[in-house]
Formats: sequence, C-alpha cells, structure tokens
Amino acid sequence: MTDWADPDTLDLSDGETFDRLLDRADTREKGHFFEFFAEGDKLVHDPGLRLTHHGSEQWMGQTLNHDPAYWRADTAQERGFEERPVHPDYLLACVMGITVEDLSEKGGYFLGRDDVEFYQPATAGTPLSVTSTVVDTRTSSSRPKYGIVTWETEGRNRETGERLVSYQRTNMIPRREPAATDGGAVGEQDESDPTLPDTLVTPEGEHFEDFQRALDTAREENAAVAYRHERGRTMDDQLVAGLPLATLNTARQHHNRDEMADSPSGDIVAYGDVTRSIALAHARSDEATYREHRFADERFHDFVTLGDTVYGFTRVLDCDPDAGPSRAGAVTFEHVAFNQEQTPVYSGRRTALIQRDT
Ligand SMILES: C/C(=C\C(=O)O)C(=O)SCCNC(=O)CCNC(=O)[C@H](O)C(C)(C)COP(=O)(O)OP(=O)(O)OC[C@H]1O[C@@H](n2cnc3c(N)ncnc32)[C@H](O)[C@@H]1OP(=O)(O)O
Repeated sequence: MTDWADPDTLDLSDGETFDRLLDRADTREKGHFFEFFAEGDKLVHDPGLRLTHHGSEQWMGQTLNHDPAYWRADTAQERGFEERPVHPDYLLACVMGITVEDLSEKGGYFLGRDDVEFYQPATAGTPLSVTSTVVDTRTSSSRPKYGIVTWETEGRNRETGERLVSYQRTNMIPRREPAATDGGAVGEQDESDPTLPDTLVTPEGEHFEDFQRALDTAREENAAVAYRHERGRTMDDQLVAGLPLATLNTARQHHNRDEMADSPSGDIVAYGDVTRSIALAHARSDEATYREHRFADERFHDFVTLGDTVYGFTRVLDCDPDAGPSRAGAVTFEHVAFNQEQTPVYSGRRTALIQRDT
C-alpha cells in the first residue's frame, strides 16, 4: 500500500497534481453560517487583544482623529481623565474586531449598530474580554443567500471586570442553504421628492454655545443646522486591510480580494468602523469635543472600496445644557459619511459632550 505520509509519494510542486488534490480536499471552515445562530445563544470571544497606545495612535493618525486629549498626557489631565485614554473609536473597533471570528467571518456585511454606550475611558495595557448574545435572527426576503443576525455585545476590562462599552450590531450573514423566499426587490427606493428646509445654518464656532445658538436661529427660520466638513480621506490599503487586521478583525471583506471578487461588493470593502471613524474625525475637527457619550441608529448604506474618498456631513439635532459637567453641554448630531459621488455610505446619531466657550 502507498504510504501517503511519505513526502516523496506526492510532488505538491507539480501544478497539475496539486490542482487535482486541492479540488478533492475538504476546507476546514472558519466562522459560522446563518443557521448556526439561535436567539439567546451566548458567545465568549477568545482572541487576546490588549489595548495599546501604539494601536490607538495608528488608528487616530490614519483616520484623522487629532483630539489632543488622546495624544498627550497634559491635555488628558486638563480634560479630567485620570490617565491618557485610548481613543473611543479604537476601543469600539477592537471590541468589535475580536468578535468577527465568531460572528461574521463567514462573510456578509455589517449593516448597522445601535445603543452604543461608553461606560468609562479605557487605558493602554487593558486586556479585553468580550461576549455577545444573539438577540434576533431572521431570513432576508430580498437576498435569499443571506440571513440577518443581531447581537448584543459587551466589552470589559479582562482584569477588573469593569464594563467599557456595549452595543447592538446587525449583519447580513451567508446561509449554508439559500432560503426559499420571494427574492423580492433589492434596495427599493422611495421615488417621492423629499421636502428640504429653506436654509441650512452653520454654527459660527466649535463650542456648545455655538451649536445652541445655531439651533435657536434655525427654529426661527424653518431651517436645519447642517453643514459639510472640508477634509476627505481616500481609502488605501492601510485603511481597508491594515486597520481592521490590527484589531484582529478577520472579516474576509477587508483583506481577501480573491474571495470578494464573487460577492455583492465585487472587491474588498472598508471596515465600517474605519469609515465611520473618518467621518467622525472630520466632524470632530470642527468642534471642541469634551467626551464621547453614545451612538445610536448607525447604518452602513453602501460599500466603500479601495480608492473611494470619505467625506463628512453633520446635522445638529439637539442641545442639552444640563447633561454634562459645568464645562460642557451635550449635543446630539446626525453624522453622514459620503463618497466622492456624494452617495451616503454611513449615517448615525451621536451624543457628545462639547466644551463651553467660557
Ligand atoms: C464585515 C464587516 C464587519 C463585520 O465583520 O461585522 C464590515 O465592516 S463590512 C463593511 C461595512 N458595511 C458595508 O459596506 C455594507 C454597506 N451596505 C450595503 O452596501 C447595502 O446595504 C447591502 C448591499 C449590504 C444591502 O443592500 P440592499 O439589499 O439594497 O439593502 P436593503 O434592502 O436596505 O437591506 C437588505 C436587507 O437588510 C435589512 N437591513 C438593512 N439594514 C439593516 C439594519 N441596520 N438593521 C436590520 N436590518 C437591516 C433590510 O431590512 C433588508 O431586509 P430584507 O431583505 O428582509 O428586505
């Protein structure tokens, strides 16, 4: 009998032999199909990520997040942090990154996120412990090859058990077997023309009072407080593949062009958290941020691929002077990331504490 464990019995450098062998080999799978998930299931994510200043600075630099409180100890202290924290966008991306292997590595896209809540600043050196619970699974009526899964995820400090951040996230997840659905309309549009405000008001400055004054003016004039940010960032390999891999995000969507060639996007796409962080950085560059607080109703509308440029647009929804410490008030924004064709790719509501003028 042939000893197939003998290295000399098969020449794997011979293209034809290798090709025939590969066709017969099973693939040891990574990730889970839609059918794996059932409401109420709990998953403990294992990858051993530890937050670092290097990772945070790399994230911030590449996404244009330049708030000095996350770069310098003296400003961090002035802003009331005990120790210079890592950036909350980096924290969020890391917490989500290490869930990908268990939740979404099989493919499918990040559709949206809700109820993002930060409990305390996270510092460099913190090892993460992340768990998720399946809160909903449903078939997609328009895309029979996919199901839609929502998870509740919580990131904690592995050493102290302290909760750092939690959120609900929804992805399209490929089905092992396509569903028998009507395969109905994909991305149907509402054709009716929306009504727009008469004018758009831009705040005069970057402090809480500027946003509040702009909102007061808008109320009198049938106007909205809404403006765009000048900066743009073209998506290169570092952003599309490099940053997600640095957060241990193993989604093939970001780094496997071969697999993605035959997918709805036809190519690798940017990690949603990178796209959003860039648009938020554009917005933060036009405000005196004191603290990030919470995010809601985040949605990823369209693909961002290599070479696309991400811009930011902001609408101010509400100002609450009583919600913060004396030096800041809470502002609720709606932020939109859009590409060079002015197509929205991300939108989300954000409440942040903004420093007062005085
Ligand atoms: C992988 C990863 C991270 C990770 O590993 O995790 C990432 O970072 S990846 C990059 C970021 N991401 C994207 O690049 C996606 C951008 N996006 C799109 O390109 C389009 O969205 C689409 C092509 C995916 C779909 O396009 P589309 O088919 O035209 O879209 P829709 O018809 O709107 O949605 C289809 C069905 O999803 C339901 N649906 C939509 N949104 C939500 C939501 N928020 N909550 C609950 N259900 C939702 C909808 O209700 C419909 O359900 P039905 O099929 O049952 O009608």
